[in-house]
Amino acid sequence: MKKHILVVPGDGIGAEVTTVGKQVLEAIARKFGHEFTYDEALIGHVAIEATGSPLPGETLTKMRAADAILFGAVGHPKYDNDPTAKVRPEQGLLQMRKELGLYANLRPIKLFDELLDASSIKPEILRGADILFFRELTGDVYFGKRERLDEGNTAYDTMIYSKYEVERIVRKAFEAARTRNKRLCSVDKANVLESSRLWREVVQAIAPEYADVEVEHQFIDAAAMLLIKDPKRFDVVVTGNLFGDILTDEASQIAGSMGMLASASVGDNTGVYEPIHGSAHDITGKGVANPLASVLSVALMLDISFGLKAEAEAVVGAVDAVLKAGYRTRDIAGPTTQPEHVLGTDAMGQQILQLLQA
Ligand SMILES: NC(=O)C1=CN([C@@H]2O[C@H](COP(=O)(O)OP(=O)(O)OC[C@H]3O[C@@H](n4cnc5c(N)ncnc54)[C@H](O)[C@@H]3O)[C@@H](O)[C@H]2O)C=CC1
Ligand SMILES: CC(C)CC(=O)C(=O)O
Ligand SMILES: [Mg+2]
Repeated sequence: MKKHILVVPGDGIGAEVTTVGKQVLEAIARKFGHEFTYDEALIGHVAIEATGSPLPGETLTKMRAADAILFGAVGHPKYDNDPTAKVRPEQGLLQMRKELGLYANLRPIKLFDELLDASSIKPEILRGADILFFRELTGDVYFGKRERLDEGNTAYDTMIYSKYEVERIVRKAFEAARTRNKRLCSVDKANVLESSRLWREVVQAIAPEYADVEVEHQFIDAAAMLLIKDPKRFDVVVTGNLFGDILTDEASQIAGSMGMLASASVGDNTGVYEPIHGSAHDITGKGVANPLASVLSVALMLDISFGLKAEAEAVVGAVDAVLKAGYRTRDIAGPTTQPEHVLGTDAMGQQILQLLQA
């Protein structure tokens, strides 16, 4: 199969982890006889430095021409610590999602059994946890009107959803629930927010079309608690942009680390495959970032954008085998990990590549 892949490393550890992700794509192409071509483009802080824009026109053009995009992360402390900055790396990410129509962000939360000791949650609560989040990605408070008033002393952001935006993500979640355990949990704050009341109304209106799927509604505050108390009660979860952003960072503790969670951002056209984590300034350049979220994002790309199931399984199998062999990056090392098995980013990548080359 011939495919053209755009690699967009972005900022911080984005470059470190997408380097490994691209090596995995190259190994899969060799192993299975595919012809993958690659290009690279700028986004975020590095793009602002080079062009003045967090999403240069050239990057967008290359994104539209690609069959799939491997994305790293954006963000830089310079902007995090300057609330008055007018141009910000994160604007590039949000604009990319809007421009490419990436309204559905799929975030699988799957615990590899070998990582039971990497989490501070009790193993009996964690074992068998397997959740698929559908986070809406092009609406909500991230895209609503925001403004400063009162000479800068008052500020507001608008949480806004239209019916069609809720319908399309909710339908995707119902379809996925049908292929899994036929359970869907919709998360909102309908006891307070009007946009959440619309959300719940839409879920209730669509539910009869999927009578084989059991639907429950949870408020965001209770859902955040239940996720840690009893993660196995969830199967497919659908929620808005802000609630999904926060709940899935929380859910990373079910999988062991932010460095383990991959995602697929899909919509009408191309797909963007990205770890859920950010640019992680605290560990940038130290060579310790966990590349497995990027590697597992490659597996999602192979499966969802290219329909290459066996290739995707080979990647997930390699991750599983490396963990079974006891290798860990620092963030997922547990009390039983042997010190010589704690690897840096590149060394962990090499372990995966060796298995894919075998
Ligand atoms: N998709 C994106 O590009 C995102 C960008 N950001 C941006 O990233 C910057 C840093 O934000 P934070 O709140 O610190 O979130 P973060 O996700 O970058 O890091 C949170 C914590 O998780 C750890 N971590 C993250 N990825 C890891 C990995 N692969 N291996 C090992 N440890 C890992 C970090 O070291 C840090 O302690 C900010 O500028 C923020 O705006 C934040 C989230 C997502
Ligand atoms: C800039 C943010 C919206 C990025 C983020 O936290 C995410 O997509 O998970
Ligand atoms: Mg986030």
